[in-house]
Amino acid sequence: MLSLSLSLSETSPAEWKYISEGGATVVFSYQGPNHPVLTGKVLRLRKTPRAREGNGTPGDPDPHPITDEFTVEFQQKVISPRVYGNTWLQAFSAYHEPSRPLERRTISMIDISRRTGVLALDLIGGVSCAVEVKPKWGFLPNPIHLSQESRPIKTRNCRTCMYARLKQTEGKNAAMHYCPLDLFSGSRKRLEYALKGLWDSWVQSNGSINNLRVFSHGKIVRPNDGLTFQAWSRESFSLPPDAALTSIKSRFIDSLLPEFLHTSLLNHISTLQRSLDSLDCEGFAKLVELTRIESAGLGDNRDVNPLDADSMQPTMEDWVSFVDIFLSPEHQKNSSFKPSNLRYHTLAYLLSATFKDCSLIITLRPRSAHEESSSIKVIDLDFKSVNKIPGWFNLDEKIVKVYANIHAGMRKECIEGNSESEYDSCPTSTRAG
Ligand SMILES: O=P(O)(O)O[C@@H]1[C@@H](OP(=O)(O)O)[C@H](OP(=O)(O)O)[C@H](O)[C@H](OP(=O)(O)O)[C@H]1OP(=O)(O)O
Ligand SMILES: Nc1ncnc2c1ncn2[C@@H]1O[C@H](COP(=O)(O)OP(=O)(O)OP(=O)(O)O)[C@@H](O)[C@H]1O
Repeated sequence: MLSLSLSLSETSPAEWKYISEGGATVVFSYQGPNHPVLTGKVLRLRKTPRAREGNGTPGDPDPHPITDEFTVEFQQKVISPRVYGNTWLQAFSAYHEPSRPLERRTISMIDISRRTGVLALDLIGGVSCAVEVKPKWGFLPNPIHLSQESRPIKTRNCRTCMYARLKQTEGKNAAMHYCPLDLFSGSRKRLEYALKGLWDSWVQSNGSINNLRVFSHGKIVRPNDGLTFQAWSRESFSLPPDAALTSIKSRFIDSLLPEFLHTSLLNHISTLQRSLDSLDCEGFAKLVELTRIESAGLGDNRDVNPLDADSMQPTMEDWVSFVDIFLSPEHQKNSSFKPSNLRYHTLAYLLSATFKDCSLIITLRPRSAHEESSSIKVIDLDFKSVNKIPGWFNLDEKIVKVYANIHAGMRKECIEGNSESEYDSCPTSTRAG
């Protein structure tokens, strides 16, 4: 790990520009004078929930916070630097707060109690067009542990499409036209369909969905941005200022398609998601319950919680040895469905969650016909905490319950693999979600 003794306090908050944020971190790019370390870098700062009442004071601290050190080491060993004083971070946070979207500001704030952040290469600044795609879950679950009620649904409908429906019923933004199984399919036709779906949802939500983000010179572009949007389409696709939205969409898709077709990355990500989530949420929950019953039967503690964060939160050594086993033929011995393998399945499920939540950055540069495709970079391969597991169990139940209420004829069908024939026979209306 590269540990910097550099003090960010020497920079002014105005020398950093807000780029974007997710649920856990906010990211800023360095815009100050040429600097041997900071130029071309982003600073990734952890957030904390905002207290319900009161303004500006952080919410209750997480009893098991994920440290930046753990995050960085996790990237290096399982699947980049630090720094500053608290007063500087307070000033930094106050300066940049107005740049953050209101819906994020009301629920979270930069965690000013932290002493460290992460510096990473800026993958978005400096290019006329960078596209961020958050693909989400690229597989249908192993049906073996599914209940009678959920099996017919979960084997036909992917988690992301069902979850989009739940979000829609809750009045939240969701990519209703996008199915990750199309994006992960490897088929040109279906990839095109997935990219169209992402674009349509992006336009309909005015760029508020998190599955697709577009950046121009490090600044987010939204379809209703008028001049910024026009300038982006002109610069990225050499289109006239009055180009129709449909022409921009076509050029956007034509530019992204080869990037996705010529990479094995998506296949790699979905294979990892699926093989690490071999029981599905339901099977994993069953195994936790079985372990609880077995431990209680052994006598000492009836209220034993097999997912107790203090004992289950993996250490770096746990992660390293898990990866060794997972990649060896030994993994079969450790993955059978029995309480003694709960720890193996817990680490596997957590790591699967990391791959289910990562994002891809694709930079589109005008290039000659002979030039190689530019590479796709993966971001947000963060470690997920064991504390999240009970919430995932509840969410899984809720997602399926809401989807089960939809009339069978109105359900969308998600198709795994690269088949185009089933895809062709499936009426568009049933795919449009
Ligand atoms: O559970 P999901 O699928 O809703 O994923 C969460 C994401 O929601 P999404 O559905 O992509 O809008 C969510 O994204 P947003 O905050 O909605 O942009 C986070 O990525 C969250 O992870 P973390 O809390 O930041 O570690 C994600 O939580 P994890 O479940 O990956 O921990
Ligand atoms: N290295 C980078 N270069 C440029 N921009 C970045 C970089 N890393 C992250 N970003 C931007 O910052 C946003 C938030 O970062 P990130 O996805 O890592 O946060 P997160 O809170 O972990 O997200 P999530 O809620 O999806 O888990 C990204 O969606 C992306 O737009």
